[in-house]
Amino acid sequence: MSEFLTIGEPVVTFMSKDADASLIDTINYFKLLGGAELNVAIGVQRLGHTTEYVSRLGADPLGGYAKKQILEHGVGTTFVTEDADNWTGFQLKQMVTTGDPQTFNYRTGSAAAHLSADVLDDVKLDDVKIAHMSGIFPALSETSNKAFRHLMDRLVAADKLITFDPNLRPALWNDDARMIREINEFAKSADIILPGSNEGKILMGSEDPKDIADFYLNQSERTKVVIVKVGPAGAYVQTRDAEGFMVPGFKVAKVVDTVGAGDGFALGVITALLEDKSLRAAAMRGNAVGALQVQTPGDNDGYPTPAQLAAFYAAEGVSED
Ligand SMILES: Nc1ncnc2c1ncn2[C@@H]1O[C@H](COP(=O)(O)OP(=O)(O)O)[C@@H](O)[C@H]1O
Ligand SMILES: O=C(O)C(=O)C[C@H](O)[C@H](O)COP(=O)(O)O
Repeated sequence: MSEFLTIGEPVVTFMSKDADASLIDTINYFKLLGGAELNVAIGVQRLGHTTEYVSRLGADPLGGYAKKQILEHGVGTTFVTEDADNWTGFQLKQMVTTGDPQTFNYRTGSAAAHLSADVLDDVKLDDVKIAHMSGIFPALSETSNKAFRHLMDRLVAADKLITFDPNLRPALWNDDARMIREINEFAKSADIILPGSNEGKILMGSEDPKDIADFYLNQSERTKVVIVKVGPAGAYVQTRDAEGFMVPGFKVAKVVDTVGAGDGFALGVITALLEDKSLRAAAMRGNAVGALQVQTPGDNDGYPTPAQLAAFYAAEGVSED
């Protein structure tokens, strides 16, 4: 078993080749593989740690593509099962020259939405040091919602370190009030919460990183750290017993695509903690991976190897500790 565990849906992404064209008019697409939790697993593996990914794929060409890619990235597939009756989810994504791209999901009733709680009892947790949970998987279906809760309960019972990214996807939840209620409830089981400041506005009514951190630290004894992502400005780190602090982001020459930056941030934090680095160093690595990712078109192609991360730090004239 591996140091890192996550559960989620791989999302085959068709990204428009025509910058700023509407998805209605685009006819040429790149085919990429994304999926928030898989992005994190790919990046954790690329930085030299062992990973295991729990998921379910359709027995279709997109499922075959996803499986091939996951194997090529070296992410553990012991718990990636095949579903003969349901297809693999996919997404259309714009290419934009400014701002966030529009995405359109075709994943209702997907294979991953049929991943049920019973298969999770086979997942061995003994060697897991960090489990990463995101708010996307429980939004897929009632079945995935139950499965997510079951894994979360097992992780809490085994006293594993849990990171949680709210990853708000209102289009998947179809019910904003339920999304807010459940995401904040899931956050109570997490040791480390990684919201974006824009998500704070929806989840607890403020974009102020300190308000967001206070909200999550106050709602659960278990939560020890909140790191709020504030886009290009970087991240704000707060623990229960010390003053919060900002860790500034890195300036990039050109933003190509912002998707995958939040997952990049998460994997930077997670790998630094697996290597016993400080919270400041972890947030700095999160910022570095986020900055590298926004400069590439795919959802996880900017995530660095250890050598690429070292080269980035050297070029920036900084070091982690
Ligand atoms: N334009 C950018 N330039 C440099 N770094 C960025 C940029 N956008 C995002 N990042 C980095 O990626 C991290 C996550 O991005 P953000 O957009 O805040 O997350 P999310 O996608 O979850 O909303 C940020 O905290 C920052 O470190
Ligand atoms: O939208 C979904 O459901 C996906 O899983 C596809 C993407 O790969 C992630 O959304 C990227 O997430 P960010 O790193 O927060 O930009």
